[in-house]
Amino acid sequence: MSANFPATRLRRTRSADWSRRLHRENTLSPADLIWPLFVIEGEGAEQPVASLPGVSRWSIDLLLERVAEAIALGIPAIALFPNTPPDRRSDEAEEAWNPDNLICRALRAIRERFGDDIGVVCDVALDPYTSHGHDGLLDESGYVTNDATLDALVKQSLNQAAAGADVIAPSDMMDGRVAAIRQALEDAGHTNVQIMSYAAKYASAFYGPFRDAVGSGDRLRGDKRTYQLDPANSDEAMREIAMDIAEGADSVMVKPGLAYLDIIRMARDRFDVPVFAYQVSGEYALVEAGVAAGVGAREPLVMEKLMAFKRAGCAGILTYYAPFAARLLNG
Ligand SMILES: NCc1[nH]cc(CCC(=O)O)c1CC(=O)O
Ligand SMILES: [Mg+2]
Repeated sequence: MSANFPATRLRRTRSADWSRRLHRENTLSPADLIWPLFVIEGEGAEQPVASLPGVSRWSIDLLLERVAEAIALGIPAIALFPNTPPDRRSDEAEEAWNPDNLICRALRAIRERFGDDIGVVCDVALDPYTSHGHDGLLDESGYVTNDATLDALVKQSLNQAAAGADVIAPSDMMDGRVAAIRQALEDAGHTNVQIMSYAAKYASAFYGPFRDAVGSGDRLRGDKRTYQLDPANSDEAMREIAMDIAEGADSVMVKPGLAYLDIIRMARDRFDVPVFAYQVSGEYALVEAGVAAGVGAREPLVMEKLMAFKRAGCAGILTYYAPFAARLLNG
């Protein structure tokens, strides 16, 4: 028995709801959430993603309704991902810098209707545009080349910034891309376009449903282990984050989320930079599978996980549960 007992009873402050609220160390609000949304060609089109129950791809006109919903719920930002038509995918990913690609048209439509009432985060990586499903360009041996890919990522970033992206989010894990993109944005006068770097992005088994959603899964040759982090490593993740901060990242991301809470906490303890987590598609799908299997109710399962990200030190969370959670938080 502790020498302080019974003077110290930790259950005392837990004994009533008012007191639990008063002593709560972390809070969750709609302003902590970023909602990832998938865009498709067409009009009036909603395509459910089979491996992500409850998540759909939307044509731009219906995407605008989701954006209106996000604004009404107090969600500050969305993240856009395209499902590029197959005939627009190529080995060199040229569609990524086409000023009329799906993402650019979506950006202009959002800007036109909503001004800056919402932040738009745009992923930078080539996988929605390559015929081979990799985030970068391949050399003759099939290796994802770093430096040639940087040029492509810069073109993609400038294209999105010109169409109205607020935040460029490089998710490709090439070395040196934050510096290259920052320099190009400055040179082009996009001084207030932020970079949210997927700094610690792991070669994870939890991305499967996302690859279905953007249509890169069936195309993917091999895996992404020559550029994404080894799940066994944490010191290396700190080097990645330090490098991206030095190169000009405004904020950094850890991805996936729940299995990497230690990485979030390490990053918060070491660096004075906003850290975001991506609760990825596989994490979402596993909760849905659990709910369907009777493991528990969706609401407490989801809210406990989201709070865990705040407790670990996150400034915010990218999650497919953003509208669900915001609705609950708004009461
Ligand atoms: N660069 C692509 C990208 N951007 C976000 C995700 C995953 C998001 C999710 O699983 O929800 C991926 C997948 C990948 O790297 O293969
Ligand atoms: Mg890096």
